[in-house]
Amino acid sequence: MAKRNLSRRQNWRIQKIQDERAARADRRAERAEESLVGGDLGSEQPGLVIAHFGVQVDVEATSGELAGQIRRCYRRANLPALVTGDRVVWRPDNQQGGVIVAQQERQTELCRPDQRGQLKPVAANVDRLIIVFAPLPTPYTNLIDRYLVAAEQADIEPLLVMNKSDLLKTSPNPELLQWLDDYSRLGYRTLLLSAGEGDGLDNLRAELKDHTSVFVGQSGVGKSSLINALLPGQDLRVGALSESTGKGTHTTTTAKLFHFPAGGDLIDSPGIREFGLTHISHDELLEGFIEFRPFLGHCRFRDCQHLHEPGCALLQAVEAGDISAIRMSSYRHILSTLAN
Ligand SMILES: Nc1nc2c(ncn2[C@@H]2O[C@H](COP(=O)(O)OP(=O)(O)OP(=O)(O)O)[C@@H](O)[C@H]2O)c(=O)[nH]1
Ligand SMILES: [Zn+2]
Repeated sequence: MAKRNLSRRQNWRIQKIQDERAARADRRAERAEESLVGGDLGSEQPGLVIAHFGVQVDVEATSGELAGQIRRCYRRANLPALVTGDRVVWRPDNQQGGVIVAQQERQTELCRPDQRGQLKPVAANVDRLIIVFAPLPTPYTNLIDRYLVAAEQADIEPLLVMNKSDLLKTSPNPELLQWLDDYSRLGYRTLLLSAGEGDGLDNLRAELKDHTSVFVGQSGVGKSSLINALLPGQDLRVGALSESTGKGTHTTTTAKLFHFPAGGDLIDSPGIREFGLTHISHDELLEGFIEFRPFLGHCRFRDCQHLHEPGCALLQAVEAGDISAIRMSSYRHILSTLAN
């Protein structure tokens, strides 16, 4: 009890500090705008948030004579917090900065729990989740399915990329290829390629074009290698950017947006690479297994848990071969790990 009170008090204090910091930022944005009245602020124009530093964001001008320029901007007091990938309307000032005056509606949101366990958006308008895996380290079906459920929940189209195809030349693995094929028969896009040897990278470039993507996957599968191959010469040391506040400097990890030379954008940060299942309900989990959808609502019992109940439409579909036993057991495993 005492412990809980303490942590509630701590949470309250953290929240208070954050609120005060946001209020200070709002005042600064207002002052920036006020001190520039009388035409010193340029005209309203569209922009894209490409990095986020607490109270300020870097905005890239997306059209007009400033197109391609990056400006560090404050946001107007009435605007909600912005994240990398947000599309905004902003006005340049005469000192290489600017003020954001409006936020465009988000198409998608990638969310993660913050230190207090509350879901917070970390990137906006991502429309491709690149799920990377490889023959080595050995993939866990379960992990891929978790990513797929998360993608379905966030309404972001997933792409399954099996990297290190070169390893299959020396140690063939028909089972793994069959597995990839099973996913593509479910309707998912899949690619087999090698970041190391450059095989199949053009297919990936074509998939990334016209999309805003994030890369996820377990450690060692080759996400950095792939990103480096696609973004030659970019400094990908994201995170650990310092932000100056009234009380000295504190470090934040920020997501950054990069443009692929062949088209399309990447949003990347260590936190985003860890994107996964957060708080989802039993129903959302079921919906996340796309081949289950036609059978949902057809069980004999309304509250069927699809474990061993008679008249379960999902179990019958497994029997009939319409749902694979592997995906069914993967669903059960994920269900057992969901917080109630
Ligand atoms: N054989 C082979 N090795 C590869 C390939 N791509 C990456 N690797 C190797 O796999 C290892 C891990 O690659 P990384 O790019 O660091 O993997 P990552 O997914 O970014 O790992 P984390 O940073 O830990 O998340 C490195 O030793 C790479 O050289 C490939 O196509 N073929
Ligand atoms: Zn059932």
